[in-house]
Amino acid sequence: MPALQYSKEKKDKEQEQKDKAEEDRFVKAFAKLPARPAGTIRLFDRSEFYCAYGEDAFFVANHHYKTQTVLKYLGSNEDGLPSVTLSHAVAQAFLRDALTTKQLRVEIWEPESGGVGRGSTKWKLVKAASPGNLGPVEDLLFTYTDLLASPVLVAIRLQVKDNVKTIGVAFADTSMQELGVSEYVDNELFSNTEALLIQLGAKECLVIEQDKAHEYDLNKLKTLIERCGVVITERKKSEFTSGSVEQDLNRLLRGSLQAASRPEFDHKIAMSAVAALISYLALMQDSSNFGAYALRTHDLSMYMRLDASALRALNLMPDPTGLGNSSKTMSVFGLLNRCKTAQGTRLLAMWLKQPLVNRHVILQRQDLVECLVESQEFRQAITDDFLKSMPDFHRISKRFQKGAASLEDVVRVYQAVLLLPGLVTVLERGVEVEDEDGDAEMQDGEQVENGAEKEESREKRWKGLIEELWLQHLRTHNESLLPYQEMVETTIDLSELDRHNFVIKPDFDKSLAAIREKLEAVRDGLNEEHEEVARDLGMEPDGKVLHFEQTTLYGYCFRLTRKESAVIRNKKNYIELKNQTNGMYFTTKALKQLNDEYRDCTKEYEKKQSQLVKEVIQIASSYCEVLETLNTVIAHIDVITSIATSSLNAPIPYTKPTIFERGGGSLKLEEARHPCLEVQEGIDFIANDCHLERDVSEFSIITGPNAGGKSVFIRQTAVVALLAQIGSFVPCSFAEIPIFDSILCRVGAGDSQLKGVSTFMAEMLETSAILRQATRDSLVIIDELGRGTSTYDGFGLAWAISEHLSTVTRASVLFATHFHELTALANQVPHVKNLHVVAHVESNPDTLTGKDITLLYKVMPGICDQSFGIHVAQLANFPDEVVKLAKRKADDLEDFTEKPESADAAEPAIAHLSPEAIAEGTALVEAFLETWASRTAELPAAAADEAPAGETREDVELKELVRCFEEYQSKFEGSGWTREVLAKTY
Ligand SMILES: Nc1ncnc2c1ncn2[C@@H]1O[C@H](COP(=O)(O)OP(=O)(O)OP(=O)(O)O)[C@@H](O)[C@H]1O
Repeated sequence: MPALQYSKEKKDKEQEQKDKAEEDRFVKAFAKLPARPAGTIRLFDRSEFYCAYGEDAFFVANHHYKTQTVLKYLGSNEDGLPSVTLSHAVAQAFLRDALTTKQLRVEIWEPESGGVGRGSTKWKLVKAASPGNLGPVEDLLFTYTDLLASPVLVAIRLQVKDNVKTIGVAFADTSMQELGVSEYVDNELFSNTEALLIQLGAKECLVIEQDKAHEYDLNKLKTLIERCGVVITERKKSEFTSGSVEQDLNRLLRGSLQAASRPEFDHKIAMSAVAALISYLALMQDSSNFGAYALRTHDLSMYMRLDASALRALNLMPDPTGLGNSSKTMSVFGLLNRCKTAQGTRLLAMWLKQPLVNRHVILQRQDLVECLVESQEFRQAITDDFLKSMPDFHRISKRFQKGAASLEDVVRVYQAVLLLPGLVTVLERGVEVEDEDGDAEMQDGEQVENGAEKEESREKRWKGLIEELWLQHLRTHNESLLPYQEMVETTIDLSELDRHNFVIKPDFDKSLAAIREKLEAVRDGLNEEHEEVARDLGMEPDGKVLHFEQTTLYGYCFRLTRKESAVIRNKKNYIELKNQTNGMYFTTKALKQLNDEYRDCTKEYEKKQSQLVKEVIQIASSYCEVLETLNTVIAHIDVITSIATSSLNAPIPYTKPTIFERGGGSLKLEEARHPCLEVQEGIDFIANDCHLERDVSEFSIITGPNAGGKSVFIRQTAVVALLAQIGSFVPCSFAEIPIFDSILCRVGAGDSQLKGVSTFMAEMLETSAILRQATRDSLVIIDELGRGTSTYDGFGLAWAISEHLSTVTRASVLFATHFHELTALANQVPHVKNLHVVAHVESNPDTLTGKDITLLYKVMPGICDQSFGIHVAQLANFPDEVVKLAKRKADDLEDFTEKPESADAAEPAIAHLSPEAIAEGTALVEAFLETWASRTAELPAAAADEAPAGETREDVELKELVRCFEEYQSKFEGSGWTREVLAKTY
């Protein structure tokens, strides 16, 4: 082996060993780091890039790179530490997604000594952020990226006195600089808190723990928060004692009103939650927050209430895990979101979670949507000429306040301000255009037709609304921003914008102009030297052979290709700098001198300029308040335009629903569609009517074959109602809708998020929550209730609930079920009606089941009394043996089961109990099961070994169950859940 090669190999080997030793050191240090809190992703900043290790490395590989080939294994151990690297851009995108979509916490660690070596052993946590607290990473992750979802953090305090549970809630949206409070009494299922978390769109919830006495309630509350998909952060009350909330608020809040004199201060429990929130978000540590926050009270009753189950069943928001169908159109939000601005996108998400109950405001939104639907030109002008160019004023103004803005931000606002007069003109003209083009033009002396009159009043309404909600504000803002416009024009060199240079005008400041003059003289000198050298070398100064360049290392210098570089050899006045593949870099004494001068001058210029930039930004920040309100108007226009565009772009355009006064009218939809399903590829959607008429058919039971379209039908009705209450048009040919105070859902046993309880239990809990909350003005959607348990128990539950809802609550209900016996309720209660989804059945002796079945997805009145499950299994290509077996079993069952003769005969054990007794009983069963679970968990692992011969662990656990039951028996009987009832139900 040649000596040279040998020494290279040796060197490589040594290097490899060194690397491995460094890795080993790191692996050891990594193992000693404190454990990661649950749901946290930890990245390590290695200056040039970021790294994730261990489980985090797998997570990044699987979720971001979607392959494990990116993984490397560190250290000399066989099963090394998995590691993955992320470039700065990739890490930022990953962290943004982790925080805002995947609902994870993130941590960024740095080497303590500032070293970056692979073997760094001391690391420190430099940034930690969570979905509701983006503050620490906001500048790193969101400076140049739109923040499309509001990071809402909620802090909750629970007070229990005389068995009354009072909840004090504080919430903050740091991106909007808004604080809020709410205080209310809640039931044991914490239904109000559930509705509140959904209305606020909470991302993270700070649960403040206090005395042990209420641990049971607090645990229940935590389960509920989890069910709403909100990240929980637990803190002890003792962590938040320092400081006075009043003093803090005096500093944080806008306006001169003393915090203590605000009505929010009356909510004492909520105020202590505010204190915790301020401390957790470290709001007092950033002076740019002072005087920047607003405080409001959130009134739950101002909006329709939605439960967590409704949020999922209606596919309101995109799937946060990104695991399900990620198609944009699979969520109502994705479907409606044609917003052009980030502020519009955020507002749309809020509207969807806060459907209105105030008819006046619903009609206002509807009218505006209608106005935009009617004129394509108007809509397009607003979207293309204005909305597309509107920046996120709110985020920029926040950067102004922080002093973190750049001249580019100042210019972006300026460019948008320039557009305002145009927007005002378009909005003023928009409705006039309709006057000219419309058929409704009125002429003097002519008899005006009824339709024309209506048309005129409609346009008058539009005009009035555009004036009141948009134009008035825009004109005022336009005026207030005129001085801003002037300020920018006098200070910023707008002629440089084409080159994407954001600089201060040199003649704006005398000393800046002087430096600029000097700089230009140096530039002239540089050009002269270029020409001089070209002359000396006998070349053209056109840059073709002799390149005159500016490099980071040498500043201005010349470059000749290698071939040409011979001309400067042995010439004393040329100084060689670097010889590389793309040529020879060289300079001259004079150029060196000029280069130094140029560098000094530029530095001086930049220094002077940066002072002026600071001043400009400071002036710009005095416009923050105007920018904030302008932001609100632009977001409003954007959302209305977005809804109008989506309404029109649907396969069949949506229609304007008639909305009744609160408490009046019935739901009547004709040719209703599911907005998300009808746009999916390969679906030929069948529209259906739905009439939930008061006192006639307000409670509808839907039966029919599996996969026959029952769920879609009931869910689409709820989606239509929700769309109507946010002011949108709806996917129907005709729609009359009452104002619902809530949409409550109980759907599919499979989607229950309740942990540690049986499916039956989960159903009981969710359903008792519905029974408690529903009013006459609620829309209740129940699907597949009782599936998680035996047929008998499930039916019992379904019957009891239906009876209660239809006779006591009198809510509008759609109940999809497989229990045919439930249809008997229509014989007892006049306003209960049966519907069924139609399937076409034809006999076909060639098939295993002897029948051919075609699902028609059409909803018709009456009962469907055939079970099609097996046929559907066949349609879904189940193996022949399975279909045959199923058929045989079903036939056996048919012979065996006697159909109930009357509804009474079918009544289950708990049907006669009141909803309160059902709720009490279910709570008891839950407590009983919990006790049993905790006792069995405490049983020694080797219980089976210690158990008497022949007894398995299961036997031991069962014995424990009987013991627990005996303890609970008297309580059960007190609540009406006799042994007989329990035995029948479980
Ligand atoms: N109106 C419709 N038009 C076209 N296709 C439909 C319609 N309704 C439902 N479908 C299709 O049928 C599928 C099953 O519908 P759905 O889940 O509503 O059935 P289901 O009766 O609730 O079934 P199961 O009883 O098994 O829960 C849907 O995913 C959709 O593809």
